[in-house]
Amino acid sequence: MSGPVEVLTVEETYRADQAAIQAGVQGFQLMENAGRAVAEALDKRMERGCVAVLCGPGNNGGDGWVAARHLQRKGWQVRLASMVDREKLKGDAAHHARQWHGTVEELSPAALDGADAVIDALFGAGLSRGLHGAVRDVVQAVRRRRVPVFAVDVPSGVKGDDGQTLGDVAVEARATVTFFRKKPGHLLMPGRKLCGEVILADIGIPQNVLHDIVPATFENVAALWRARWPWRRPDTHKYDYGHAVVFGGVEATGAGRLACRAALRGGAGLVSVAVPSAVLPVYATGMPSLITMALDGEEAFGELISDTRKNAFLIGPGAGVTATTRWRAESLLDTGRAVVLDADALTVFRDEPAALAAAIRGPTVLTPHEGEFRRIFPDLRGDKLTRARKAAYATGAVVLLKGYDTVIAAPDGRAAINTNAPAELATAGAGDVLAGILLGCLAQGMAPFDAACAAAWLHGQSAQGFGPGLIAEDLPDRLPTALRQIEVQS
Ligand SMILES: NC(=O)C1=CN([C@@H]2O[C@H](COP(=O)(O)OP(=O)(O)OC[C@H]3O[C@@H](n4cnc5c(N)ncnc54)[C@H](OP(=O)(O)O)[C@@H]3O)[C@@H](O)[C@H]2O)[C@H](O)CC1
Ligand SMILES: [K+]
Repeated sequence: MSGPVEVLTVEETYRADQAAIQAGVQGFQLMENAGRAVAEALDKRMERGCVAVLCGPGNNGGDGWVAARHLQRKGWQVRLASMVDREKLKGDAAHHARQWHGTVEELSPAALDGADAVIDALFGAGLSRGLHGAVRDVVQAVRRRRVPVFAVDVPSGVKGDDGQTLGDVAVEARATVTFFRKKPGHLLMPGRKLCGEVILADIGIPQNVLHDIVPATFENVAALWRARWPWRRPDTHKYDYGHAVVFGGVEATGAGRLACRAALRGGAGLVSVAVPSAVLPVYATGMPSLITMALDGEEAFGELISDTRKNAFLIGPGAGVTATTRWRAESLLDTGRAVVLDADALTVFRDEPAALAAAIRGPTVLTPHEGEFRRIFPDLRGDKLTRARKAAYATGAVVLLKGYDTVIAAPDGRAAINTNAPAELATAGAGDVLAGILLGCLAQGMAPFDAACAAAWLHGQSAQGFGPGLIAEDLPDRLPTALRQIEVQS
C-alpha cells in the first residue's frame, strides 16, 4: 500500500531521467543503480543458482549487463545472452557491457538451459513493436519452461503507458523492478498481472524533478486524499456531515438498501431513502438509522429535491431503464448539488453523451462498469486510462470506470488507478456498495475526485483479507475497520 502516489508515463520517465542528468547525476550511474537493484531483488528472493540474463539492444539491456555483473559477484552462475553484438551497443549500455568479463551467448532458447531464474532485460520503456524472430522464440521458451522471471522495468512486450501487450507475446514475470516511479502499465490490466510483484527502486533521481513534470496520474493510495478526509470534529452535529438521499428501486430493492447502509457507514450525517410508500417497509427493516421518505408521484419528487439541506443524491441502483429515471436523473443534476449516477441512471443516457454533458451542473460522479461505459460513450477509443479521461473531459463529471483496475478521472486531466481491490469484489451488489460509500463522501463535502478516490479505496480495503465467500452485504460493516486504516496506510 505504501509508496509514492505519482505515476509517470514513459515520456515523463525519460524527462525525469534527463532532468536528473542535467542536475549532475551521471547516466551510467543511474544504470549502475538500476542494474544493481535488479540483482539485489533477485538475490533476496531466490536461492543462489544459475541465472540467464537476456539483454536487449537499448538501455533496458544495459541494466541487464549491470545486473549480470552484480549477480556473478554474489555467487550466481550467470549465462548472459545478448540480442546484438556488444560492439553495436551505445552510450551507457556500451559502457556497462565493457565491464562484463564473462562469456556472451547469442540470444536463443538454448541460453535458458540450466537456468533457475531469468532476468528479462530485453525491452523496457523503449518497446516500439511486437516481439518477432529470435526474441519471440526465447520469450515463448521462457513461458513454456516456467522459469521464474525478474523483469527489468516492465516485462518485455508490455507497454509501460497502458499495460497492454504489443503483439501476441509478452513475458510473464514473478517480479518486476522499476525505477523512481511506477508507470500506468504496472497498475492497469493485463500489465499488472504480467508484472507480478512490482518493486520500486531508488536509483538516485532527485524527487524535485517532479516539480517541472507535474504528473497527472496517481496510484490511488490513501495518501492521495487522506489530508482531506472529513474526520468528525468536536462541537459539530450530524447536519455538518450532509444529508444523502438514495432513490431506491421498487422491484429491485437490494441495491438501494446496500447503498444506504454503505452511505451511513461511510459517514454521511443523515441518509434518506426515497421510494413509493408501498415498499418503504422493505427499506426500513433492519436499518433503524435510515430515514424513509415516501415518494408517491412526481410532485413529491419535486418537493424533496427543493430542500437544499439534501446535498447529495444517488440514483441508478434498482431504478430501471425508464423515462422516469432519465427525467429524475436530469432533475437531480439540474439542482447543481452532488450527484452519483450509477447503473440504470447511466444506461438511460445510452448513445447520448452530449445530453448527459449538457445536464451536468454540479459535482457529479459517473460510476460505470465497462458495459455501461460503452453504452454511453460508444465512440471513445483507447486504453482504460485514456477513455476515462476523455469521458470526464467531455462531460465535466468525475468518471469512475470500474473493474479490477478501477480508474478515476477528473475533467481537469487528473487520474488515479486503484490497486487494492481483491478479485472477490466481483460479486452481485458490490457496485451498489461502492456507489453508497461515494455518496457518503460527497454528502460530507468532499470534492468529487477525492470522494471517488476515497470510495474506491475504502471499497477495496473493506474487502481485503476476507477471501472466498465474500458477498456485498459483508462490505458496509467492514468499513469502520477500513476507515481506521486511512491514517496508517500511506
Ligand atoms: N530513469 C529510468 O527509468 C532509467 C531507465 N533505464 C533503463 O532504460 C530503459 C529504456 O531504455 P531505451 O534504450 O530507451 O529503450 P529499450 O531498452 O526499452 O529499447 C529500445 C531499443 O529496443 C528496440 N526495440 C524496441 N522494440 C523492439 C522489438 N519489438 N523488437 C526489436 N527491437 C525493439 C528499439 O529499436 P527502435 O527501432 O524502436 O529504435 C531500441 O533499439 C528503461 O526501460 C530502463 O530499463 C536506465 O538504465 C536507468 C535510468
Ligand atoms: K524488460
